[in-house]
Amino acid sequence: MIELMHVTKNFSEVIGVQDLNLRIEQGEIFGLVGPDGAGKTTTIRLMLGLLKNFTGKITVLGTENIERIKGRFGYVPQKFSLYQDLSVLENIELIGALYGVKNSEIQEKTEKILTFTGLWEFRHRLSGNLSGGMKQKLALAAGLMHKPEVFFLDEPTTGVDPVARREFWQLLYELNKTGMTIVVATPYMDEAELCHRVALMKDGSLVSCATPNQLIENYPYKILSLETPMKDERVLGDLLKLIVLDINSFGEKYHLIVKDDKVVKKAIQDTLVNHKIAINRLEETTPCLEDVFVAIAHMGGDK
Ligand SMILES: Nc1ncnc2c1ncn2[C@@H]1O[C@H](COP(=O)(O)OP(=O)(O)OP(=O)(O)O)[C@@H](O)[C@H]1O
Repeated sequence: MIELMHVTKNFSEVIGVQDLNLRIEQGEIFGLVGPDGAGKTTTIRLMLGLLKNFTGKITVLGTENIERIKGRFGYVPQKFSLYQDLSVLENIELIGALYGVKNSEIQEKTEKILTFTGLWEFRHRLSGNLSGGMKQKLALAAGLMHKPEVFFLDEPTTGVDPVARREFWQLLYELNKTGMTIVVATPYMDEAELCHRVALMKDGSLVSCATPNQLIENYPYKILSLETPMKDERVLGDLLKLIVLDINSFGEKYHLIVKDDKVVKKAIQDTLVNHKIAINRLEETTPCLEDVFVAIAHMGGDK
């Protein structure tokens, strides 16, 4: 459905993406995951045919002539790009007209899509007055007016609260059930876990591409989950000097990344006891995608 072969795109001296090889299958929810500057937006814009002067080959829906098939895409860009001084309804009707939806169909389609996205009751509100989550739903609604086969979404939930994010993903799942292929860029690991497959990107390169479960299974280290009220950075430093490869902290919870959990566990216990630090919990736990990503980002990964 979408294939990138050895694609490199530079912006003057800056690398956008480098020697990127990707294959996205029809019907997938495919995640482009990585920190700011990883190359996610560049990848999406290349697939949309919006960037020229790249090397390599890009095929979308069976053609390299992406210009010709643009009408089969939906796109939610990173920045809200609809008219803030038009109402929800006016924006959607305008988009419908721009996409050439027949006048006789616009009304029915608008109602259906705004109902689907939960925006019907807000249809008379100015778009500029919507909450962040509603704005993103409106951008999604706009992208649906011409029934796309592939929907590209660039960090669609950035800055949106957790409940609205969950609702937004529910909509993506509903759309995917109808057979729509979804390509979504996200910096959030919890969203990456919702994708069928993810491409982990860093500095313009693909670091790993697999299902979330495969990425977790291939994780080469052990994780010890430590729960402690300690706040002392020096203790963390001592742990790191010991045998711990890295520490991811989640409030009072720490994920200690180690090579061998049994030997290390004892050494960690001893260190904390020496520092008179309480241990509420210290046991092996399965890594989450965030651990995988941090390992890849900090330790060179499994290139
Ligand atoms: N039009 C441009 N001109 C110059 N440099 C660019 C341009 N677009 C992207 N870049 C650079 O290319 C690299 C990849 O950027 P890109 O926007 O694709 O990353 P990203 O993963 O989407 O990050 P973000 O979440 O910050 O958008 C960055 O170093 C960025 O500064």
